[in-house]
Amino acid sequence: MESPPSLSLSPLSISLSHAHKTPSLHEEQELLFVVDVEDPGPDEPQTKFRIRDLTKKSDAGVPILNGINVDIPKGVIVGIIGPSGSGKSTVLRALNRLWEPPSGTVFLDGRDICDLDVLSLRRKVGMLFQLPALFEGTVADNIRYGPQLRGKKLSDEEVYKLLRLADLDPSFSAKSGGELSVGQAQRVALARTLANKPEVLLLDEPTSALDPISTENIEDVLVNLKKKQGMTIIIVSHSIKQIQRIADIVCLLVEGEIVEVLKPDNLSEAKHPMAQRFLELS
Ligand SMILES: Nc1ncnc2c1ncn2[C@@H]1O[C@H](COP(=O)(O)OP(=O)(O)OP(=O)(O)O)[C@@H](O)[C@H]1O
Repeated sequence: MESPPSLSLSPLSISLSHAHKTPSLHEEQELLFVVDVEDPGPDEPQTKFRIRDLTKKSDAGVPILNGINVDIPKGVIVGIIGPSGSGKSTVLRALNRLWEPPSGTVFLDGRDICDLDVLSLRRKVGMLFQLPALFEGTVADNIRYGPQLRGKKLSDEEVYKLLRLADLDPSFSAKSGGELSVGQAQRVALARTLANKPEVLLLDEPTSALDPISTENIEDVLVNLKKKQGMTIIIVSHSIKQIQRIADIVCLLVEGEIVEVLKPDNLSEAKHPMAQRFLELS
């Protein structure tokens, strides 16, 4: 088996050192919450996800993923790009067990995700989709929902902090979902996901329905989550420009295979012919 693409890049050490050091009082005010990640220690690998031989076929036997092998480091933004139907969403959905791999393994912090309780996995690995689906009730009700399932009631102040983290004014907490624009609702969905203190965010085209200003707001929030919280973020996007703006690493998927792993400034170095063509036309 070929060794998987290595994704060790310098931004990793920068964001990790920020995420794991003890914050000063000033930084504590800046860090609206601290992600419950175990300090990896000097000898621990800094890999968040290790994906090995991940394959999937449709019910009719058509290959969807043809053996995905990749290591995703902690505390970076990874962009997944590729032609329509190449399997981007399918890879993303494997990482919090929205489907179970018939063959292949996904390790999170060294543990097979199939050995983890699925609800705690999904708390650690939050996901946002293209269109936000808010529950009935107020924005605050939405944000409180996840912690409430575990018997924790968030205070008003905690709700406000999460709203600020998602770049929304605290006054939004009393609004109902129907009063919000899609961009605002997407940020509420993000705050709701963050209420579970995830270590990883999976984002499936989270800004494709948003205007450029809302898109920029979400991108800023994501970059801050990486820098200030040390969060690992994996984003599928059809916008190469977006990926170049925010990602540290780009995985290029073609026909169910990762054919290139590149830094965002080096996409022109892609060698795979279909990857080159895709990038030329994008
Ligand atoms: N449950 C399923 N059953 C059958 N085929 C599926 C299933 N899920 C996905 N597929 C097929 O797998 C392929 C990959 O789908 P996927 O949504 O992962 O691609 P994608 O790269 O995210 O596409 P897009 O950019 O258009 O969103 C597509 O051909 C799709 O039709």
